[in-house]
Parts: sequence; structure tokens; C-alpha cells
Amino acid sequence: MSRAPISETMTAPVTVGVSLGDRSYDILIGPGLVAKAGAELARRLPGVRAAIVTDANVAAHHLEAFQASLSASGVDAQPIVVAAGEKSKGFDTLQEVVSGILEARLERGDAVVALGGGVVGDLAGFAAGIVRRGMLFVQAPTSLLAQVDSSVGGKTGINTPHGKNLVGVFHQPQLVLADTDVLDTLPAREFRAGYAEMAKYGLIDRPDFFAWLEKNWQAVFDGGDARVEAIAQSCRAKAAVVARDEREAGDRALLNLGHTFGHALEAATGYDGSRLVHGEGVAIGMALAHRFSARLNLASPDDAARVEAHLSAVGLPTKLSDVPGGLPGAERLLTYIAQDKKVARGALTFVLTHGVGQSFVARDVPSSQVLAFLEESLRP
Ligand SMILES: O=C(O)C(=O)C[C@@H](O)[C@H](O)[C@H](O)COP(=O)(O)O
Repeated sequence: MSRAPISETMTAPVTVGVSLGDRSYDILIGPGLVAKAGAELARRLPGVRAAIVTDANVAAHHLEAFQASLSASGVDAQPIVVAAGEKSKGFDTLQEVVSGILEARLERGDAVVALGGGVVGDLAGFAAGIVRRGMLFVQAPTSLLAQVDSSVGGKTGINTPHGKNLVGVFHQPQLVLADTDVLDTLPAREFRAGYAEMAKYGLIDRPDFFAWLEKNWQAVFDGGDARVEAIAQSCRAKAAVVARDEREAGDRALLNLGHTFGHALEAATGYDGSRLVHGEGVAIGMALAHRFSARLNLASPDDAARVEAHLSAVGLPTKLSDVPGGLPGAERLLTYIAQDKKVARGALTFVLTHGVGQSFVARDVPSSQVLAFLEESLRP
């Protein structure tokens, strides 16, 4: 007798709580959650109507099933389909989404549901945060990156030519539904990009998780229980940080490991996903943060080499020269870094490290040191 697919053998999803007082919510992780989305919404948000914000790629795979699930539970829903890709995280597409919600005459007590990856989640969440001064919000992340990172914690926003995520609001969801079956339709490159954010939690303060990933990454890529477990571990790690510092007054900035360099690279490549997607920027950024820490004698070069070896083993880029199409010079990259939201009174902030799983927030990093390091890293 052949084995039943995992969606039939595992019935109960893993639940991870995000503890934020009266804004606390659950993250459900497991197979088959698209089919259960309607029942979860109807039970948790009785009488709610919804706008389902999604992109054209995700719509082709999952919109019909998602809508059917909502409709079967009596949740009236209007789809709003935007173009796929980071370029949709801008004012023009935000306007489209806001208009779609208003034209559907949704009320403040209705929900914006983000069915998609990080771009859709950040965009839809921002719309939910500003339409009628704040509607309900549900995340149904369909990429690994969104399941382990962007769907959790309430950061929403859009990019501008000045930099990444520079306009947005904190707006927590009421519920996150991470259906692990949908990851089966994810292109390999997108899965790897999400894996970078997963490895990040190990590098921040969970060295055991990083060591586990070094041994088990192939099983995580293959799917099944190892993947569900790794997603749940990632969400637990993120939920713990968010619960103690929701609005990044302090150590939530640790979740930005690799992002100061990574965001500058995304801006420098014009958010062109054919050259660099967010998770790839983060992978290069994490490798650079470890190398920069070693350069400043804060960490051993062996740790930097270990991080680079693991990221390379899974097929992620780790060097500036891995970005196709070339990059602007160090001065220009520094201009993007200076727009980072962690900059305080003009001083640069980086997440640096004393070693694997020993990251810390370094405020007031001299720009001359960053510039010298970038020049060195850009050299062939
Ligand atoms: O949730 C957070 O806090 C993070 O920093 C997680 C990041 O991985 C994520 O990409 C986030 O959206 C970046 O935030 P930003 O404040 O640097 O724009």
C-alpha cells in the first residue's frame, strides 16, 4: 500500500503564538491550511468579509482553492490581483490595492487577506493599516520567506527609489495561516531565498538551530516533517523577539542581520528580481556582516568562513561579485546604507557578531570603516 501524502497523515497544524497583549495572534503551520482557511476565518472573525490580495503567479496556483475555502464557510471575498515581483511594492500598486478595497466597500471590521509572498504581505498589510485607519489583516504566506519571516511581526510597507521599506506602518495580523503544501509549487530559487531568513535565526542567537540546519538542510528542502519543524522553529524565534520589542526600539533590530547590506544591494540593483531577490541580498548581507565583524576583530574569520560555506552549500550567493550585472561603487552603496531605518542621528547601525549565534546591535559604526570594507569587498 502506498503511503498517504503528508497532508493526509498530519491533521493538526503546529500553532505558534505571538504574545502581544490584546493584539496577540496565532501562526498555524502545516499542510492543508488553504482548504481550512475559510473555517479558520469564520470561527476566529465571525461575520467578516474580505479582500484577498494576491499576485498573478500565486493566483494561478492557489486563488481558486483559497476562494472556494472561504466561500464554503460563508466568507464573502473579493480578489485583488497585482503584478508579481518586488516592483509591486510601490505607491502605484498600493493605490490599486486601496482602490480595490474601497470599491468592494469593505468596512474597518472586515479583513484584508494577503495570499502570497513577502511583497504581497508587506503591500496588503500596509493597505490594511491605512484604509479606514486600520482594518483587520490576515496573512496567508505562500513563500518560505513569508512563512518564516515577513508574515510575522507586523512590519508592512513599500519601497521608494531612496531605499527599501522606507514607507510603511506596524500593523499586526489577526492570524497567520502558513500552508506548507503550497511551498511545493515554489521555484527552487525562491525556496533558497527563504532559507536565508531561516538560517538567520540560527546566526542571531540560536547556534544549535544553525548547527541543525547545517546537518539537515537537505531534508528541509525535500519537505515533510523536517520542513514543518524548521518553519515552526523560525516562527518561534521571531515571535520571541517581536514579543519583547514590537516596534524595534531595541533588540528587534537583531532580525535585521544581513539586511543593512542586503537592502542597499536591492536598491542598487533597482529591485530587479532577475538580478537579486530579497533573500539573496540577505544571504550576501549575512556573509558580509560576519566578514565585517571578523575584519573589526569582533569575531573569528573561521566563523565567517563557516557561515559562507553553509550558505554556498545550499546554493545562495555570498559575495558582492555574485550579483549579476555589476554594482555601483562603495560610495554609492554607502548612500543607500545611510538611508537605513536603523540610522540614528546620522550614525550607522549594523547587526554584527561575536560568532555563530552571537549577534549584537552595533550603534555608531564609523562610515569610514564601512566604506573601506565595501571597497575591499568590491575588489575582484
Ligand atoms: O521583522 C523584522 O523586524 C525584520 O527586520 C525582519 C526582516 O527580515 C524583514 O525583511 C523586514 O521587513 C525588514 O525590515 P526593515 O525594517 O529593515 O525594513
